[in-house]
Amino acid sequence: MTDAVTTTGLTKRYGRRTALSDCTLNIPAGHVVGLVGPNGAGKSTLLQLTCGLLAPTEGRIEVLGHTPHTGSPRLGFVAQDTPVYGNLTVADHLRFGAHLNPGWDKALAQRRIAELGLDPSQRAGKLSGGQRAQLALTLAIAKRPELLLLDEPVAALDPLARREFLQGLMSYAAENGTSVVMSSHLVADLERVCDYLIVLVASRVRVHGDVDELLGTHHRLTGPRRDPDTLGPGREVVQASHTDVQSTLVVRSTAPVDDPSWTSDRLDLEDIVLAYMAQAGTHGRDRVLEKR
Ligand SMILES: Nc1ncnc2c1ncn2[C@@H]1O[C@H](COP(=O)(O)OP(=O)(O)OP(=O)(O)O)[C@@H](O)[C@H]1O
Repeated sequence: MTDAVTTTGLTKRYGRRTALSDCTLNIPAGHVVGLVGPNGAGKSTLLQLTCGLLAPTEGRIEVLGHTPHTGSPRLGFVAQDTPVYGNLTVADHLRFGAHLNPGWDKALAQRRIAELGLDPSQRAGKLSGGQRAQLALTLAIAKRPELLLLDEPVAALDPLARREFLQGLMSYAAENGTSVVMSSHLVADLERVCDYLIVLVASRVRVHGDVDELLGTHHRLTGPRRDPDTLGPGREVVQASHTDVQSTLVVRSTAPVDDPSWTSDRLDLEDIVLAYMAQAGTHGRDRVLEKR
């Protein structure tokens, strides 16, 4: 199966500011991918390169096997702040979508609007943040894209609206085999819906992979103080902290750590994300710590 997204040395600079640096990734199709990182990490830049809104400064990107271009019917993109046209009604948005997209699924769009309880004659500017997000998602999925790109789709939503939005998204993706890449600061949400994770910090990809694989290979080791380099090959120390007598390490390892002087604990996704962020010496972890 063609990868949803493949990048090689992908770099985007704005003048002297590097927004994305030497990003090499391949995201297999058919996944719901969480893209996480602190403010300014480069998440929106990566999503905009993926949908063809931005061109790379260096490197290559292929999306569904081709160079991405805006307006592709194979891609659905919902930008940050879920932009809708305030003066147009919900029904106007659907007509607009149908006009612009040859593969528009009118029945799907109408069914979703009805299920969401949105009034077709309501102006989009009068909708709540959650309703606007749902309208923007409806416009994106009624294109029937193979890949859906969502830039912080739930940022403005309350916990209940977030849950409904993410449940709707998950069922849609599962029923239609749609690949999804979704940026968010809310790791707890991502843990619930994503099966693939990309951690981006300070313009660089720090880790990416299948969520189950990441959960299975990362451990917190606690034991008598020692040099992390003594752990042996095949064990990458992601984060280390020490007191006078004790060391605590976050380690990525495919082999079990069988030294009985270490206590080994499993980590959740948020622990793993935070360890990579700490490794990168980043600030601005507060929003990633945000819980439901
Ligand atoms: N149009 C632009 N011109 C100049 N610099 C930009 C532009 N867009 C983004 N940047 C810079 O590129 C870097 C990455 O920005 P980006 O918006 O991709 O981050 P992000 O991870 O999406 O952040 P956030 O979580 O705050 O939305 C930041 O340093 C930002 O200031």
